[in-house]
Amino acid sequence: METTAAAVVLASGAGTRVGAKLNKVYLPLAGRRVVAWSLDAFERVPGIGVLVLVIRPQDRELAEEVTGEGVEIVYGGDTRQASELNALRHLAPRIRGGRVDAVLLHDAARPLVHPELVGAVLARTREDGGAVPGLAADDVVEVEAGHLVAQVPGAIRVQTPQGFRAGPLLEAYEKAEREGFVGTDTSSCMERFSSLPIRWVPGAPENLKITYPHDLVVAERLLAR
Ligand SMILES: C[C@](O)(CO)[C@H](O)COP(=O)(O)O
Repeated sequence: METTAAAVVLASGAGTRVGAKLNKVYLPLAGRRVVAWSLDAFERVPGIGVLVLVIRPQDRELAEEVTGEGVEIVYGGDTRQASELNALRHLAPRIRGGRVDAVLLHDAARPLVHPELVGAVLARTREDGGAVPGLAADDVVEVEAGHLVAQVPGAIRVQTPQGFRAGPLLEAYEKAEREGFVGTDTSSCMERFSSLPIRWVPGAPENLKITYPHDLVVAERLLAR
């Protein structure tokens, strides 16, 4: 039996801050749709044998336009946490059967992720249990009642893909659902519901998340290089 890693690309948010009528992950970017760039990065990592795209039902046609044969489509839920859980339940038979040993969860809206970063997160996940890419944020300062009070040493700006050993990840998400927890990202749930160590992997400055219109302009320029 061959064991592989799975990647889950999250595309089920509304993405309203970008101000487009279309879900931002299907907007055109340097000749393709945003999400196509993210999927392509994972397809180029040999250790990733399963690729899941989490979508909104109303985006099905668009999703099918950007996915090839190998991409498995799953419907998301009302929150990021619920969408992640749907994807993990979809993978559950393969996780419990030992065919999927690690899962990497990624924002579809981070189209500039590089296969090398995916590979680094996967390697660290397999070695330590959990891995999150991030950029050192040495300009972060705590503010209280409008006053700067202290620098925040050691802070990082968290990115995706975030990787975890598959069994503990599924277990943590099932537990979180029973307790009604809704996290902001995968690591926030794992910090609370799992004892896996979560290691920092240096992220990439260009691995930006498309949130506002200007992010599209920057991403287009970077991809054109
Ligand atoms: C996980 C994340 O990319 C970390 O920067 C970010 O929190 C995702 O935010 P979203 O609003 O769920 O897209």
